Amino acid sequence: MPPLSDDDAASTELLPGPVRPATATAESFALSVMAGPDEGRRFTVAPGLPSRVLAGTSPACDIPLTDRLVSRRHAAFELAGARLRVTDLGSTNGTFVQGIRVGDAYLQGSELVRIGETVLRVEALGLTQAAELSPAVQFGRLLGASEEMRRLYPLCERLAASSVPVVIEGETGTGKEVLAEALHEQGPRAAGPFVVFDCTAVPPTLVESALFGHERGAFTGANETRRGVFEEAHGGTLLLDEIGDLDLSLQAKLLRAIQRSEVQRVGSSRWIRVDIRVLAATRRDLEREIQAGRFRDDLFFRLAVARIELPPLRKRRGDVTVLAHHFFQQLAGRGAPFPQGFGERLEDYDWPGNVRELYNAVARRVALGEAAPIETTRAGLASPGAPAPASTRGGAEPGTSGDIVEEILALNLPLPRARERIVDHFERRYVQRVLAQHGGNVSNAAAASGIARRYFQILRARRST
Ligand SMILES: Nc1ncnc2c1ncn2[C@@H]1O[C@H](COP(=O)(O)OP(=O)(O)OP(=O)(O)O)[C@@H](O)[C@H]1O
Repeated sequence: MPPLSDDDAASTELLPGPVRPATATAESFALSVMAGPDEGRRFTVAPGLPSRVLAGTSPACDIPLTDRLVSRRHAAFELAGARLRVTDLGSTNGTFVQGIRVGDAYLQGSELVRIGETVLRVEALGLTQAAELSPAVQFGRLLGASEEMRRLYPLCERLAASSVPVVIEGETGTGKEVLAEALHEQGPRAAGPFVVFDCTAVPPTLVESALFGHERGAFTGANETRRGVFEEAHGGTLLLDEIGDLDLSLQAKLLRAIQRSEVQRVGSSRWIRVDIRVLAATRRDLEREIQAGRFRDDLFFRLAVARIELPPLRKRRGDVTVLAHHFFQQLAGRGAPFPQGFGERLEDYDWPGNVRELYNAVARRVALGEAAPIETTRAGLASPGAPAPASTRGGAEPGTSGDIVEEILALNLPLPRARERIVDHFERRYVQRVLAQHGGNVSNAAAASGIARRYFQILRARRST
């Protein structure tokens, strides 16, 4: 999509409904160590950031433990409505709730959680004042009037003013890049360059030279000296997108470059000084990547001085309508009447592809008018004015229908639309199968499919709709 202009993003008059007052309350919990080497210590999980509180033996954990049977990053605790969610982070010795080993579990208070020899008693503390809630409905070009987003804005403002590295986490299409750009533009480096490097976009063998540059003749094909993205971002901000996909061997070099604020071009022994702010974005859970040995924890500490987790669109109450209005005005022209009932239909969908998918849905509506299909709940695909087929987007699931081709033919769609549905259906089946064959490993599945991981992820996101 075209980038949003400040002018567009600032169109708050388009936002339907009043903005709620800047206060909110939420449940908080205490975790008291009842047994183990840290007995007697007590920690609180209260509303606010970070959204996840980690327990483990790494000094970087919010609940640092000295129990040798506890993994470096053992378990995460996060507030989930009125409950506390505990998630095992792939620990060696497991996480137990009331004696039962769990992958993740929702707690209400009064439970005992055991990790290693450490026993934590969970206690609900009742409602407390939640994190500061901004009255703003956007941060730079990042739009959102939901409580979930407005809770982030004060932190974003503080981080924009500083130069600390930030890790931005969130599902695909949640706006990680938009946020990174906003942090740059609202900060003291705004006059400098904003450079985005996507760690999945170049073959692993070329990543080092893309990051740090190379000298002429450094390798076959290096016909001229080139600067890397570190040098290009000098005086500004470098966003390392999909950092979780960076090869382990390069992570050490990246860490060194960030620590020293110097880079060495491939084929050169000279160090070049760079003055950059580093931001990193990831769709992956870096804690799990560290636990699995795929991501260096020293690099993580260096990058995650601050962390912002962008919530998925399905958790941002009211934002679908807000964003849909914004995109509609942007695409159809200011003053174009927003179609009746369109917002409600859009709200009734999970948006696995998040804001990017919503934008596409609005763009289809603007281009095709009433004839545009829109996403609905998982129960089925509704096309305004047309009967819905018996299954999800792209056609029926195997086993729930007869011949998919016959079913789509029966809809009497124009050829391009019918073809699109068949292809959608096929791609979903294909992705399911290849993922299963590779034990859910997306990188391997993408490689086996002969397509870029990024594209595979897009197909995968569609698969779950
Ligand atoms: N809050 C938002 N306000 C306005 N536009 C948004 C917002 N979030 C996302 N977008 C738009 O949605 C699209 C996807 O955003 P972006 O590329 O920042 O997502 P991402 O999280 O970095 O995705 P990926 O992980 O796939 O790279 C962009 O076109 C962006 O302009």
